[in-house]
Amino acid sequence: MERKPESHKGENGKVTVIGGSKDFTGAPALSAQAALRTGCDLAKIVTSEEVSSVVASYSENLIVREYSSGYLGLSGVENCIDAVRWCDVFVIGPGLGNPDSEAVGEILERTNKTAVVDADAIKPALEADLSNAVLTPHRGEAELIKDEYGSVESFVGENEDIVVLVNGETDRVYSDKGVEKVDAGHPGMTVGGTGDVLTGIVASLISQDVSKREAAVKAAEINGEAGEEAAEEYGNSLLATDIIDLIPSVL
Ligand SMILES: NC(=O)C1=CN([C@@H]2O[C@H](COP(=O)(O)OP(=O)(O)OC[C@H]3O[C@@H](n4cnc5c(N)ncnc54)[C@H](O)[C@@H]3O)[C@@H](O)[C@H]2O)[C@@H](O)CC1
Ligand SMILES: Nc1ncnc2c1ncn2[C@@H]1O[C@H](COP(=O)(O)OP(=O)(O)O)[C@@H](O)[C@H]1O
Ligand SMILES: [Mg+2]
Repeated sequence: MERKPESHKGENGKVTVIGGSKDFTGAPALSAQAALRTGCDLAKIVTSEEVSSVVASYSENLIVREYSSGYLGLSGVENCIDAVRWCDVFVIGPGLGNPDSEAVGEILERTNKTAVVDADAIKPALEADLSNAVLTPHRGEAELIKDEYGSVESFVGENEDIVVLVNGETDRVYSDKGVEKVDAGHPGMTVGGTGDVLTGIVASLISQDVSKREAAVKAAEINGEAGEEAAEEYGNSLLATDIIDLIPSVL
């Protein structure tokens, strides 16, 4: 990915991650760090007041703001929308725990930036008027889509505005162009956090002007290949953070 010449802060992409809660502090930082390692300029995390210092303490590279105290609810929507206005593309879901469905829906409906929807935001997103989004469910979360729409294909249909990356042993990207398979990866990637990393890679690529469908395919490849490299050294002891560290060598 060639960087743009002569850029000011943020021209190579700004990613916002709306995630984290008192239940999960790692997930949003895994997503944001993966986004930075994939080459965007700035990553801003919006998380619960209770854990914002914990999340900020993981790295100087992170910009951390707060949505509200407790889980994400209607009182946190405005702060999230401010952070979405700031960015080129946003991730919503990793580590949110038990977010208010209406709040997630309002953030998705009131913003026009591309959303990468994962984890605890997937169910609320299916109840919202969703557009301009990449959903990154693992096989279990994809069951929610099948329950509502019969299949992922019928959920995506002809809608060129929605892409679904169902990830697991084999990743499949569903878009209006059909289904594309990505075989990279390693069983060690069942460790927690590898899906949070995936969301950061997808968002970072989109923030650098890669299309939603292409970003989903490339991210599955990058995440999988970095996982394979990590497994060469750690086997089934690999960690999601090892994958982040290996993104540059895969790129
Ligand atoms: N270090 C960290 O902070 C980590 C945080 N994580 C967070 O943990 C939370 C849960 O993530 P998990 O990957 O464990 O997700 P789960 O496996 O808990 O699934 C999430 C939701 O998807 C639905 N679901 C799952 N399997 C299903 C099935 N077979 N049929 C129907 N519905 C199903 C359920 O509603 C479930 O609550 C997320 O917010 C995630 O970001 C994890 O990614 C692990 C690492
Ligand atoms: N057996 C496997 N082989 C290869 N890749 C896998 C395997 N299991 C999971 N993955 C990858 O790991 C990630 C799992 O995502 P997810 O279950 O959401 O993790 P988490 O929510 O804990 O971050 C996906 O990127 C998927 O492609
Ligand atoms: Mg996940």
